[in-house]
Amino acid sequence: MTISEFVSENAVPLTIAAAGVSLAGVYALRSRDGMRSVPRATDLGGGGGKAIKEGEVEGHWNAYDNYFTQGKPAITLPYLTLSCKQASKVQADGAVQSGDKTKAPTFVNTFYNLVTDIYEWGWGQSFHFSPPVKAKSHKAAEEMHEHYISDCAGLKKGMKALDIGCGVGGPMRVIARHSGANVTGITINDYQVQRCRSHNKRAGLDKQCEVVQGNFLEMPFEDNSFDGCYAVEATCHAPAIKEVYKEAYRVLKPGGYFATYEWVTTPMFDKNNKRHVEIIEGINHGNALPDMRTYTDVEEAAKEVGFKVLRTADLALKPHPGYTTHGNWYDRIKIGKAEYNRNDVVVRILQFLGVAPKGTKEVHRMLVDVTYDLSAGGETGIFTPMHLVVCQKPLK
Ligand SMILES: C=C(CC[C@@H](C)[C@H]1CC[C@H]2C3=CC[C@H]4[C@H](C)[C@@H](O)CC[C@]4(C)[C@H]3CC[C@]12C)C(C)C
Ligand SMILES: C[S@@+](CC[C@H](N)C(=O)[O-])C[C@H]1O[C@@H](n2cnc3c(N)ncnc32)[C@H](O)[C@@H]1O
Repeated sequence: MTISEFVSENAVPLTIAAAGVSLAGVYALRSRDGMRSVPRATDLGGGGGKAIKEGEVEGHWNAYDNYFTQGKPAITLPYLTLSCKQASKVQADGAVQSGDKTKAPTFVNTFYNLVTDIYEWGWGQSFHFSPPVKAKSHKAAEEMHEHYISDCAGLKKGMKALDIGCGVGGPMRVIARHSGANVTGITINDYQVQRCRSHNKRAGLDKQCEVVQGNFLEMPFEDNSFDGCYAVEATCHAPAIKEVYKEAYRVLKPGGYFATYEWVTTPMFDKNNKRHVEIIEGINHGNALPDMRTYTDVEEAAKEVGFKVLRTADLALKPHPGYTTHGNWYDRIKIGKAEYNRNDVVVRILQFLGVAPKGTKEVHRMLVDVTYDLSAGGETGIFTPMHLVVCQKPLK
């Protein structure tokens, strides 16, 4: 029998085998830096050991959780006064003043050490919400939302753009392709820098996109060095919004635009309504927010640092000022409930088998729980993750 006869007689099994091999190849695909394109369920918890050493995930989880639960004796790493790099060398023996907002960037950094892989595994490379668009996939609607902020920041080919709180670079890469601008991202989290660089290289965008590890409250950039700045659901982590807006103003060139999607309470929020307060506190706890500000707080802060506020809009509301949206930003997490509960079983089994480090199931449970607070915040109309503020730095 010739090869061609064998192939033609076994076309179906050979095709299945080829598909299996290629799938396995893709699944196992690691780039030269050893990073997977998508974390596997067996990699979850502390960045697969790259962000937090396996034996210390539980200590970091306790320290994070105790930041919010007042009054409990916090048996935690004293890392809130140390950088996370230093903290990985100390044992869990310190006590931490919970709610100490001056330590926010550190506890936020720990939050992302704990959740970044789970976010990528179960959501994708863009760590934000988007308004759904009729007959468009989540990804397509997400990219329209990212294109929109790029256009609000006036980004064009050849410009230098800053992505404030860039995560693993989901928006950065979409905006670089859409605008043609050269994008620099900054994130407090070292593990996200590694993930972002790996994604940029894999996407062939490592010449157009770069990322630095740093604190957006004291950015390592010269005054007047960017043509445009944007922030996608990131400045909400700042203990004081004015501090990060002051930095955005400083590094932006005169005449440049700063556009940001903010997490805020809306005019529907009533601080005397116990249920409203409960929902917002749950959102803060499950998303590492030192506090939740109002939509007027962010607009006033922008003016106070010197920006001219050109326009603001809650993009969760209809009509959307840029394109026709359909449904609500929280539909995706409502539809995902069954999937997240299945994921929770997987994570519990992996932790029971010792494959996922102790503490991973608690982190994942926190994320399952916070979807209820986020959905409630959206359904009651008291919270929006996409309050758009578009500002300009005056020419002088
Ligand atoms: C802007 C912020 C993050 C916004 C969203 C990207 C994330 C908020 C809640 C996250 C998630 C909740 C449930 C998780 C699920 C249990 C798990 O199995 C898979 C990942 C989740 C879907 C996860 C994904 C990201 C969020 C939607 C904040 C932090 C300022
Ligand atoms: C919800 S993620 C959004 C990431 C990205 N904008 C996106 O949409 O995918 C928030 C980001 O803000 C970053 N961040 C939070 N506090 C920070 C700080 N003080 N300095 C720099 N980055 C910070 C986090 O590390 C994270 O990357």
